This record gives sequence, C-alpha cells and structure tokens, in this order.
Amino acid sequence: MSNLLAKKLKVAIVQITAGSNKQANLQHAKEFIVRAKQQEPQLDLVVLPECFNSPYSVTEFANYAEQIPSGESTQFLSQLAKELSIILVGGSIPESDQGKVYNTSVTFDRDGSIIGKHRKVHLFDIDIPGGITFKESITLTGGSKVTSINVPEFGTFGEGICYDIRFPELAQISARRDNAFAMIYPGAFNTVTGPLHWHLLARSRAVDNQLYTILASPSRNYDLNYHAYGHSLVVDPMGKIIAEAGEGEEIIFAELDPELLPSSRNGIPVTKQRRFDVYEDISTKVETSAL
Ligand SMILES: NC(=O)CCC(=O)C(=O)O
Repeated sequence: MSNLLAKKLKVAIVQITAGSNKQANLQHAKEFIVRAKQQEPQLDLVVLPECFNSPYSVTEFANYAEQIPSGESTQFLSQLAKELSIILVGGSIPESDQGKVYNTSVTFDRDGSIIGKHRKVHLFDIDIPGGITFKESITLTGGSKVTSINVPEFGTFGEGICYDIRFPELAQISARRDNAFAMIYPGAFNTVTGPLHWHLLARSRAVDNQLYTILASPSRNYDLNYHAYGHSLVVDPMGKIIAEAGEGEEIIFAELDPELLPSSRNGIPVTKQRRFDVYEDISTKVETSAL
C-alpha cells in the first residue's frame, strides 16, 4: 500500500477551448502547457480536456481524425512532453483506424514516449427532452479495453474519457486490480448534466475507490454549438475537492499526497471488508489496454 504513489505528484489541468482550426488548437494548448510549466517549474503531470484539438461534434469527428501515433497531434504532444520534461495526458482526439473513428487519449512520458492509450469505451448517447440530445455513436466506435497506465516514477493511474465516468467498473478495476492511485478523465460535460452530476461523479469515483480523481474539461464557450461545463476538478481519496476551475480558460494546480491513499484506506477499510462470498469480484475478469 505504501508504494501506491511513490512520491508527491504535482498536477496541472489546462482548461481551454478548441475552435475549428486544428493547428491553432494545438498551438493554443502548447501556450497553456508552457505557461503551466513556467508557473510551476516542478510540475510532473499535465492533463488536457476531451477533444482539445477539434470541435466536439458528431459531424466533425471524422474530419479531424488522424492515426495514432503517426498523426500530427500525437507527434506534437510527444515533442512537447519531451521539451518540457512532463508526463502529459493528451486529453482526447478523434482517432482513425481501419475505417473507424474513436475518441482516444494518448499519454506520454517525460521523454515523449507513449505510455498509454485509452479509447472511450462508453459512447455519449443521451436524449434528455428539453435538455440535450447527443449521439456519439452516429460517427464514433467505442473502445473495448480498460486502461491502466504505469508511470514508472510514480505508480499506476486508470483512465476514462468523460461519459466513461458514469460507469464505475472502469475505476473499480483500475483501483482494485491494478492498484491505481488516481483515475484521470479528460471530459466535456455540458451545461445540462454538468451542474447535476460532474462533481457528484468525480467525488463518487474517488470515495468508492479511495483514490484521486482528476477531471479536465474544456472551458465554456457560447460561440460553439456544444457548451462545455468547465469546472475542471481534482478530488482527493476522501472525496474532498482540492482544486477546481471556473468556467473560462484557466490552469489549475494540485499536489497529490501519497500519504492520503493509505490513511484513507486504513481509516475506512472498505477494501478489506468486501464480501466476495456474497458478490463477484469483477476486477479479475477483464482485459487491460495494450498499446
Ligand atoms: N463528452 C461526454 O461524454 C459528455 C458526457 C456528459 O455530458 C454526461 O452527462 O455524461
């Protein structure tokens, strides 16, 4: 338990808006990431939002899709991670692979190498009358693997993308099977479901699994068709919000404390109290992401 998180980890979430120009979106992300590193030179890990390089729109995903790792966004982020010597969770981008389009997040180590890739598993298909209708499955295909990413320096974190947070299984598996210290979710909740569920889900996944949750949102922009909620968040293993953005473009910082993982797990020992004689341990039954 003591090596769950090997040492303190300094995190920044970059909350920005993406427009229709991919190159401009990449440059914009770079400006903010460089600024984060200038403001916090000891920065370890940076997280970008869902679809940070393209509009969040079912009619646009295919137009912006690129292959991983050869595509320009992956190459751009790899170079940036290396230049700044940061671990970079590259939000998500539309990925094309064998005629399909996925909503995919790539994670880079400090040397620019790819250490993880998560394809959004649960597609955002909702229809709330008078609220919001969105159907990612019109153009996207869902991924089919649970993703836990090992950062040799620190430990393992699990990853989901946005709507994935509503499915507690991903976090449970990363926490229980892979001993994750955090779940990281690049996301883009909206102004209908965000106020109701964003904080609730972030805190629930944290408390259920006694780990940190990190949610990175785009900033809100009423000039776009999709109004992101904003409010990027970091929640500690006791469910306390330790950093939160507003609605505009912003960088927020947090420090993850390794002590809080064992202390919350020893104080409230749900892990040891599970009754697998009454229900199954689902965390033993799934395939993990391979790069
Ligand atoms: N991009 C998404 O998956 C949005 C998820 C969302 O807004 C929700 O309510 O869930």
